[in-house]
This record gives sequence, C-alpha cells and structure tokens, in this order.
Amino acid sequence: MSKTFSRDEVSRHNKADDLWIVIDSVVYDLTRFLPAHPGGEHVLIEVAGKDATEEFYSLHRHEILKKFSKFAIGLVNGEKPKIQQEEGAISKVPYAETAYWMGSKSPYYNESHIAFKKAVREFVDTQLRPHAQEYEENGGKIAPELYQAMGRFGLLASRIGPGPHLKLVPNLPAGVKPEQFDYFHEQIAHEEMARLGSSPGFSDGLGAGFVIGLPPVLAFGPAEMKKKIAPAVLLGDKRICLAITEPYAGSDVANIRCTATKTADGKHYIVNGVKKWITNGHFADYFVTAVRTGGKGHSGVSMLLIERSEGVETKQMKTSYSSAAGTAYVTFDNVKVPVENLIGTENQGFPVIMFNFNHERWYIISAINRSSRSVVEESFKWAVQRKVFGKPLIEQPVIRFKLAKMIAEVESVQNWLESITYNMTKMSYKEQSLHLGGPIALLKYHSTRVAHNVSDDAVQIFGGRAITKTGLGSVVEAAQRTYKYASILGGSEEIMADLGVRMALKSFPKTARL
Ligand code: HEM
Repeated sequence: MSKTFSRDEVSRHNKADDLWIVIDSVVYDLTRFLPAHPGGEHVLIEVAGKDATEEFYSLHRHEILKKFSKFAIGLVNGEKPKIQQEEGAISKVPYAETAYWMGSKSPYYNESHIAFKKAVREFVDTQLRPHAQEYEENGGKIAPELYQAMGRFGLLASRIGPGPHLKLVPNLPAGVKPEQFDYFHEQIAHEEMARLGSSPGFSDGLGAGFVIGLPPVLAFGPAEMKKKIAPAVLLGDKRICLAITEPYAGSDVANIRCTATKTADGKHYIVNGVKKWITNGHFADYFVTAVRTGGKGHSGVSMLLIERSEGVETKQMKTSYSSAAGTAYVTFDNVKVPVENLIGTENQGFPVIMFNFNHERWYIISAINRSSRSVVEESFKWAVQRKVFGKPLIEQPVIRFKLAKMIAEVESVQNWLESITYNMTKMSYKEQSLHLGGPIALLKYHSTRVAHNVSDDAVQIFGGRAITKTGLGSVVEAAQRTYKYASILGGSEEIMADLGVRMALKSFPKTARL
C-alpha cells in the first residue's frame, strides 16, 4: 500500500456512491462493497469519510480485514496500523499462552521446544487455519493434500509421542531430532492444533482418530503390520481410526458385542457388529477395532486391524460439531479379516485398550485446556474492548471476577498437566501405568469441569455473540457447543473421577488413622 491520503481528503468521500473510511490508519474504499455489506448499508453510510476503527472492532473480528483487504487503497499520511495479529506470533494478551511462553521461568522447556512450537504454530496458522472455517461450515472429507502436508511436515508423527515411529518420516517440525523429541513436544503439538478455536470439527478431522488409532498398532501390532501401514499413515497417505465404542457400550468397554469368529481353516476372522461415535471413521482406511473373540467380560476381547473392505460401511453421524471430524456409525457385516491382523494376543485385547487410554486422556487434557485458554484470551480481549454503560466491560468488578476464576482454573490444569508430562518423560510405560493412570484420570475430570466453567463464564461475558456462529463470539460459541465431547470421550467425567480415587486407594496405607 504505497498510496497515502490526508484525513481531510478521506472526509470528502462521504457519500453512498463514493464511500471511504479509515480503520486503524488504513483507508478503505467501500463504494463497491456497500450493497453487499452483511451489516447493511446504513451503518457504513453513517461513518462515510470518517475514522471507524472503534465501530469496526466493536462489531467484527480482525480477520475480516484480511479477507477483504482488496478494498484497502492506502494509508493515512504519516500513520501506521497499530492493531497487529501476525500469523504464527505468540500472543501478548496476559494468560493467552502457557506461562513459559510469556516470559515465566520453567524447568520443562528447552530451545528445541521453543523452535518446535514456533514451527508448528506457523504451520497451523498458515497452512491449516485458512481452510478451517470453510470445512467447519461445509463439513465433508478434508482434502488428502492437507493431511499429507501435515504428514510430510512431521506433525502427525509428533502427535503420538516419542518412539521409533519418528524415524519413519523424513523430518520433524523445526528439524527436531527423534532422539530429542519428548512428551513436551507432543503436548505442544496437541495444544497448537487446539488453537483452531472456532473450528473444533475441522481440528478433530485432522487427526483425532489417528492419535488414538495408530499407537496400539505401533505398540502391539506384528512387525509386518507395522511395516505395511505405519509409514503410509504417518505420512498422511492413509487414515486410521480407533473403533471401540458401540451403541451398547461406551465407557463400559468390557461389554462390547461386536464379534470376530475364526473360520474353520483358522486363517480369517469373520467380524459382525456395529461401532458408534468413531472419530474420523467416515473417511478412515483402517479401523483398529475392539471385537469379542471369547466369552463375556474383558477376558474375551481382542483388537483387530480391519481394512476398509467388503462388508465395512460407514455412515456420517450428525453431531454438535462439523461433519469435517468424520464421526461415524460403522457397521461390519461378515467382514473377512486375516488372522495376521490381530493386534496383540487373542482375548488379551483389554490391556491393549488400557495401554491407549492414559495417552488418549492426556492428549484430551492438553487439547481441551488449550481450548479453554483460547476462550480466556477471547474473553479478556472482549472485556477490554467492549464498551457498555459508558465504560469498558473490564471496569465492572463482576467481569473481573469471572476472568479471575477462568484464569485460575486454566492455570491450575496447565500446571498439573506439565507436572504429569514431566513424569511421563522420566518413566517407563509400566511406571506410567502404575503411577500416572490415577492422576491423569483426575486431571481429565478436572480439565473438562474447568472447560465447563470457563465456557459458562465466557458466554455470560459475550452475551448474544456467544450463541452466534459467526462474528466476534465465534470461538466462544464453538467452545460452548463442543467442550462436552472432551468430558465424555476417553472416559466420562464420572468414570474418571471414580477411577482416580480408586487408583489412590490402592496405595492407601492400611495403618493410616486420623
Ligand atoms: C472494511 C470494512 C468492513 C468490512 C469488510 C465489513 C464486513 C462485514 C462482514 C463480513 C460482516 C458479517 C460478520 C459476521 O457475522 O461474521 C459484517 C457485519 C456487520 N458490519 Fe461490517 N464491515 C466493514 C465495516 C463496517 C463498519 C465501519 C461498520 C459500522 C460502522 C460495520 C457494521 C456492521 C454491522 C452492524 C454488522 C452486523 C454485526 C452483527 O451481526 O452483530 N461494518 N461486516
């Protein structure tokens, strides 16, 4: 924008057929846009020839200016825009980022985490965010190229923890070496994906099924299976999901009914049954499926890798977020599966499922708390910029109290989460199961209660905007509509709270007395 104009000159373009305005020192010629303006013509004519910065920001999100940048014709003489939102930048709004990224000291992060976060944030903001709204609104299968870009960038591999699988992709974000990679890198990857705030369906469509689907294959699958599917899935060429829940069994996994019966020649299983709420199932190539191969209860459960093949059908489910997540109702009708596709040992599927759960729950905590943090940032910004009864909202003690509660709760989850993540970096899998299963369950319960409280307060701060899908409240609207997913998936709040206390009871000293 090389042209500049005096404010006097702008003020002469003050009619419907010649309408200029100034927003943050940028001059816009809105003459052609006037009839198409979603807010109507009248409001624009009222500010024709004037500085409308305050009016604009009280009604629109900043990104509207980017979308309609073609109407910008120059700058006001001697002025520069002050309101900045750079892609990939760390927010300066208090509590909008984890304390470490805002200057606080932390024993957990090092240079490689800083570089990793910067690279992932930039990738998410420049490669994924531009498509987010469209997918969120229209649903549908996410373009393979987008998923492949994630795979090639190393973002998919980064979302399932440290391990040999990291060597199956050409590189990791910011050139982090597989040997340097730890659970803090992974936590950052989940948090950055969760920043796709107003598009939770799109964000889940980009790999929520993968994060829980591939680990059982890597940990328990036979070598041939890993060789065949892991590289293709990690590069984003194929898609995988985890198929456990059924219309009959949710958190009550031991009661699944989907059956796998061996053929007389012992070479195949024949699978029959249904699965429900399968994230990414609608477009998955592989289903890591819990099946009943034995008697009742958990000792009759096995895990099978089922390829999309004859007899496998997926139907899109209508959920409270976008169909871009590919949440599916899956039916298996006499599906023939080679016995080589068994993951782990027959009738020993329950430990495979359990193996996955702690990691899944920890991932859900990372994502939901980052989502709550985004809601805090949105609410803080809004409370400062919104003027009501003649003064900014933030000057109302009741609003400051709500923000205080939101901040304190999000930080409490974050600090516990980082402590658990640190322990994960220091413990073997066996130690993690023994010592972290309880705390992870309790924190999952706590993090979704916090999401509930944060969302509730944010809705009150934003008012009607929080129940409007587009515009200023879009992030809060999406959060209040979808945070419940996290409080159910991976084990419901009630089951988590109960599990946490039951695990604690195991080490309760028999001699303890008041
Ligand atoms: C570059 C300048 C502008 C552009 C590109 C623009 C574009 C838009 C868009 C896309 C929407 C729909 C927003 C959504 O629901 O997501 C909208 C709504 C609206 N705009 Fe603008 N606008 C501009 C300037 C202004 C100004 C200066 C005013 C007032 C002085 C204004 C008043 C409104 C109003 C009242 C609405 C409806 C808001 C609501 O539903 O709560 N616009 N505008």
